[in-house]
Amino acid sequence: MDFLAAVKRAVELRLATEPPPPPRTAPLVDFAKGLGEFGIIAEYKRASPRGVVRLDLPPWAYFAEVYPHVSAFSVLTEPFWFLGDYRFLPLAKAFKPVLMKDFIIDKRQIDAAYGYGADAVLIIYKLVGREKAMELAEYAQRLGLTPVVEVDNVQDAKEVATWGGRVVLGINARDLRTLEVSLSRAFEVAKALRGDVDYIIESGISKPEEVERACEVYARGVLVGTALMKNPQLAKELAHAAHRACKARS
Ligand SMILES: O=P(O)(O)OC[C@@H](O)[C@@H](O)c1c[nH]c2ccccc12
Repeated sequence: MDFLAAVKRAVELRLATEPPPPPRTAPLVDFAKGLGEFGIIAEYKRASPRGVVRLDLPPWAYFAEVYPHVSAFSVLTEPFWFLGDYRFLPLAKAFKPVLMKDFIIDKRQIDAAYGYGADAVLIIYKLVGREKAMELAEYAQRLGLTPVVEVDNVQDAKEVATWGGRVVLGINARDLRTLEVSLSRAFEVAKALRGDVDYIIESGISKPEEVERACEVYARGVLVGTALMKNPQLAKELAHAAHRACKARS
């Protein structure tokens, strides 16, 4: 069974046992607007299917150290492969707008994102397919959340780009089936969109020049997980690179 099929089955079992989310108390912000001209999105990711990323960095320590240099946080809530937790969402939200990263197949997970205070939710096109992705994206927008619809190829990106609304595309440099990373492929997908819609580049980013390249292909931001988990101080350097490169583009 491939990873996406395994995680989909795991989510179905999770949903059967998860308690209902708390009523929302956090203010709701426009996630895309919060990125500004170009934003760094720092991800709190303790593990992945490839293994442990970092377990000795509490979420509040990460968010407190990184928030001055980033526009938003992405928080993994998938509890098995990523050691995520819904309870990390309000901790991130105390500092910046928050994207909930999970394998969303059901509206109840979007209700959970809303209740725990997220401003955006990840919808993985390859996991749920076109119809379900559109249905989940519309539901998220009805709650005032921004759907970040994740694609990893030009064909799917061009399809999602026709949807309109407050959709942000997440161009993933990591193929979630093989887990291999290709930033050059992600930049090719971005170039095919030419800045006509809002998109961010995700995965495999660790260097200032990769942030500068994302600016050059008219992304609204980059999402960085592993590199910032291992070295939160990198956030300042990436933010400076973004400011330099994106100032040049406007
Ligand atoms: O750790 P990286 O290479 O910086 O990648 C971060 C993020 O893009 C990655 O965790 C991710 C992208 N799409 C996802 C979907 C589900 C879980 C995780 C992800």
